[in-house]
Amino acid sequence: MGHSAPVWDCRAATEITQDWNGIDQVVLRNPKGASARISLHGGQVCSWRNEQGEELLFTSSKAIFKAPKAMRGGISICFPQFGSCGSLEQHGFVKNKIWTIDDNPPPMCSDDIEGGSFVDLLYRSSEEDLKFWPYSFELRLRASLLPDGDLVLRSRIRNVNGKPFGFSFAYHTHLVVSDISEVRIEGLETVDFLDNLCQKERFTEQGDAITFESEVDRVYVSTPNVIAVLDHERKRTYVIRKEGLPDVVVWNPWEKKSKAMVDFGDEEYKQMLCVNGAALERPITLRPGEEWTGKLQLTVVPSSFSFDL
Ligand SMILES: O=P(O)(O)OC[C@H]1O[C@H](O)[C@H](O)[C@@H](O)[C@@H]1O
Repeated sequence: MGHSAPVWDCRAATEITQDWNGIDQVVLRNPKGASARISLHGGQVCSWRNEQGEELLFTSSKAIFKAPKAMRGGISICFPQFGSCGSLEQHGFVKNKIWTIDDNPPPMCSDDIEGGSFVDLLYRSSEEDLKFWPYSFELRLRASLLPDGDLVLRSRIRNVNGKPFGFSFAYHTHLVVSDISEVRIEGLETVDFLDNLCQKERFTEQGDAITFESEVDRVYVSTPNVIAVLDHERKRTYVIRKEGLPDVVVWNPWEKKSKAMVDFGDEEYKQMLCVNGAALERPITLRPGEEWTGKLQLTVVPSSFSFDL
């Protein structure tokens, strides 16, 4: 009798659990023990762990896990607005809505299929939404955990409306860092940024790398598609790869702002860094029937690993 190699069953590697509000969460696992957890509340990625079980995404210890508010942490989907640049609620409304699992998503082209275990989520604009944002859309998210532990998020937004609409989009990504003072971001050198702390004034990044010694809230525009966040103390690097997302928001609230945030511990700014792949400076316009795709891939490598930015 021949021996067959064990086959990893991607379907069996996907489990549905519930959070303490009774909202479904999808848990993805890979053969080496890495995992990711995605909530139907906003399509938010609540957890991403490596094969040693270490959490790679920050969640505030004071996060409010109460519907309808998205919790502070993980990766939330900001659409059709990021921040307060528009008439809608901060970061748009889909992060506060209940999405569904999409068992039969429209096919992706073969180049867009990463493999691994994945889930497809869907949010369709509701009658209620149309009252304050009068455009019908379908927002799909495929969250994949690859065999090597990478997390890939691919969003597709389709205009199912009779008229064009414009939007901004961001993956609001909270990374866990050992100590923000020991962290540097590479890949944004010489890139222009809009400084949210100076009325969005435009500057050009002058340093070899971005380091942190006070509050930072910037939108780097038209950036390269690969950026690295180096955590010296923990001797590891997050590599952020993106497609369809020209801009990057870098945010750390530092001490004073942290104290003013009710759902954030006073000292937690030391362990958190937001680096958000985004489309902000030039909003995306979709005509009826058109679709936009944005992709984010997160990898963690040891600091000694060399890669090209
Ligand atoms: O407090 P939130 O609404 O979650 O926003 C948190 C932060 O998000 C982004 O990074 C913005 O650039 C910041 O200006 C904002 O303070």
